[in-house]
Amino acid sequence: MSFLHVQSPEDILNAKRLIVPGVGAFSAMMDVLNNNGMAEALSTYIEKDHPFLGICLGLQLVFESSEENGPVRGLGLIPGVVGRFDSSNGFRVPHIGWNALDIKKDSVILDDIAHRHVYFVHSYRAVPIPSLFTKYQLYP
Ligand SMILES: NC(=O)CC[C@H](N)C(=O)O
Repeated sequence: MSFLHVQSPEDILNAKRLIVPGVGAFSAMMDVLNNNGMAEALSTYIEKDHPFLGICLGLQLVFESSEENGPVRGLGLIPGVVGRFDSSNGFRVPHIGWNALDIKKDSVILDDIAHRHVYFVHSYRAVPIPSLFTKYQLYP
């Protein structure tokens, strides 16, 4: 399997599968994606039901908005917002380090990591409104 680092909206539209990784700030990411036409290309690509794997910030972007330096509008493909973790309960924010997953729904992409810990670096998380979406699946 060969991988291409996308450079243009056309690369996104021509992709057979797309992985959008994380790390970064939501508003800076959306500025770049809106200015270079990639936001529109991503929406078109995802709405055609092409395979899409968003990791952290790469997943956050499909929601309506993020509270990070905002509110800032996302692609709005999945109802819900990206909100900051509540630190008042004693949890440290940002959440940095290895932690277990609480898998709500089995998926082949999680088969190899289901019982291992994975590494997190984030202060925000997507809060979907499940009753309002049926089309896309979120994991875990
Ligand atoms: N790892 C990331 O992609 C972090 C995204 C975002 N800045 C957050 O803190 O949630």
